[in-house]
Amino acid sequence: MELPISFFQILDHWLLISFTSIICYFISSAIYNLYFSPLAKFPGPFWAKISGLPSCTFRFRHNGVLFASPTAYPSIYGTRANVKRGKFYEVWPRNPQNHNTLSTTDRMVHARKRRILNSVFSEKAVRSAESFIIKHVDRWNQILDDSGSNDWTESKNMTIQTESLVFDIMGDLAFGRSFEIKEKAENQFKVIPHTIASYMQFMYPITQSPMLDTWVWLKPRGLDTILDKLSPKEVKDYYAFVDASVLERTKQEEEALRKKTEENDIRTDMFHYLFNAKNPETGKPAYSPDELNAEANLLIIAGADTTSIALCSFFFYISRNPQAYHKLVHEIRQTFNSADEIQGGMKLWSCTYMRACLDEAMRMTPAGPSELIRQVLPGGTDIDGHFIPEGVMVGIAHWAILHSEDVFGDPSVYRPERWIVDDTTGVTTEDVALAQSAFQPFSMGQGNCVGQKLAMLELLITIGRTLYRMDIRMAPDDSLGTASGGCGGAQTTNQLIVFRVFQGLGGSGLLALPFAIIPEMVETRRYPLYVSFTALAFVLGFLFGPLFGGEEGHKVKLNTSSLPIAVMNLALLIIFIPAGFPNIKSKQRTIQFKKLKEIDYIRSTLVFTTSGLIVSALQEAGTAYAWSSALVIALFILAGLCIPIFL
Ligand code: HEM
Repeated sequence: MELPISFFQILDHWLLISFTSIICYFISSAIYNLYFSPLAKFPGPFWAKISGLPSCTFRFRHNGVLFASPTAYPSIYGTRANVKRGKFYEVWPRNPQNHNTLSTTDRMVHARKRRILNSVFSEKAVRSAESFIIKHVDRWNQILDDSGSNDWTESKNMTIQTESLVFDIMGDLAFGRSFEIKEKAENQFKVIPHTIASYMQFMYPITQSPMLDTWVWLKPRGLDTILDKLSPKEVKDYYAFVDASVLERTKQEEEALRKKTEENDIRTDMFHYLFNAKNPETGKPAYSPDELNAEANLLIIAGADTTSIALCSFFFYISRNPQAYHKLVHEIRQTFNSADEIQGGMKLWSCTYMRACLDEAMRMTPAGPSELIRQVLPGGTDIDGHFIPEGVMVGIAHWAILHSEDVFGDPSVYRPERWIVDDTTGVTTEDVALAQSAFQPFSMGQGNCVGQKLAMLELLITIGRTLYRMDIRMAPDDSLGTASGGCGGAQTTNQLIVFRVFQGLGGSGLLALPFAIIPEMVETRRYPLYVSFTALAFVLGFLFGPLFGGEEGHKVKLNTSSLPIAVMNLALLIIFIPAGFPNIKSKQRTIQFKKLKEIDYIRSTLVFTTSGLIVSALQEAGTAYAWSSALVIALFILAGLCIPIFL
């Protein structure tokens, strides 16, 4: 008698079909992406081509191409480009009510919102913002120069200094209240710039992963609520601060309208212009309370991090290039008679070398180094002679183009002179035109930076006033050690890479050396004891090193403090090295070649590969890439596949 098919047989059957279908799907889509996709002709790494994993070459995912030529700019970002913003932009808003001009992907809706925002950033508004900027820069200068004498102050961490200045300015302009982060006193907002940066770091890999569409779909369906609940306390405090400030400023503006207060007696910050913006079609207020909140928030996100990166990178490069530094200081101190005279106007714009130094810093370390992704619309588009069909993601690889040898010749060198036509330096009009065509820090077309005039004003006033009032220099304790010092003092990316290689060699040598030395130093019977002590030293080092290093990194430069420890170690070694070193005789060192045959090479390779994959996944997850990112998941899957083969 035939037995009825059991539940488990059916389950087996379906599992087999599902599993085979999934495998077939992945293999066929990989073959399609590799050989039949319209993008098949573009070069790019194998995994990027078939899977959508990110990389920096041209075909950076299965449906995306990046360009690194100046001529591609207008076709991608120009006013007439047949593209719209990609899904990338929809990931960022906190909730559906918090959509702003930047996160709007629909072209028509964006154009409408953008017209309003243009009116908010009028000449008059930018002029009004100047007094707020000056107030904060002057106070910042007082805080920086805290030595109380003509001596050099202690070293300052300019990343923290510049971001605190810019956040305070933006808070004052966008919400009517400065965060007061730059002040020495503790306050709960000091962590906000880092929290925003960590949020970006967490979200960015998601925007690059194949789960982007699902993420955007889930956002209004509960994901936003979950993320809101999971937000750290600092983020919640920040939102509460923003909401309260917007509410208070709204009340002040409503009161001023009711009382018909004169414009001279009103606080004319950016919020004032946002609040009073009118919809050109209806003549009514342009923003609802939610939209007002979202747009004010956008100014912080778009205006703070970007400007502080530009400022910080300026101080970094100028302090490492004495020639450029002296030329710049000479220009500033010759053009103005006092620091107070430094404000927006012809005199400030006439400082061509200052502008060149800033542009060069923004080129070397762009605030937005990655692509600003656009999605090709129906009908496709032509970029650099390539037809790109509808739906494909395109963008400029900004860091790559700003470091292109074809355009800049010596892209890793900080050379402000490249931006100024001059017979003595040999820089021609064509050189400058070519460099400028590749340098679009504020992007171009309809979606370019609406705050660029404000940003330039803020940057030039800060640089001008600061360098008029004080001298700056690279922290003197910045380049101790050999390879580490080389890294600290590297003037170009290539130098940095070379010194990093030596640093890495030194580091790995340090790990291997004790185990190689022990057999030389002690008798065989004492190996276990000495190996255990050495291993214990490593364990303690790995455990406490990051704790002390992390704490110390807030206060002092790491490589300063490592020198005394190195000197102490050397002294201990000289004193305690045993007299009979090395302990073993040379005849004992012969290699037994027959032993080599006993090694299981395949399994050894698999062990290295699997542990390499797992370690890479654990290192990248939660830092450069999210746990849920395609890269991390793929590394775990590959490691998982290696284990059965090993067994
Ligand atoms: C050095 C400083 C700055 C740089 C390099 C910069 C760069 C940019 C870039 C490249 C974009 C286009 C983004 C995209 O298409 O995804 C952008 C957009 C934007 N920026 Fe800036 N920005 C800076 C400062 C500012 C400041 C100070 C503000 C305002 C106070 C601001 C407000 C905005 C806004 C509102 C947008 C969105 C425009 C739109 O969607 O139409 N930015 N910025």
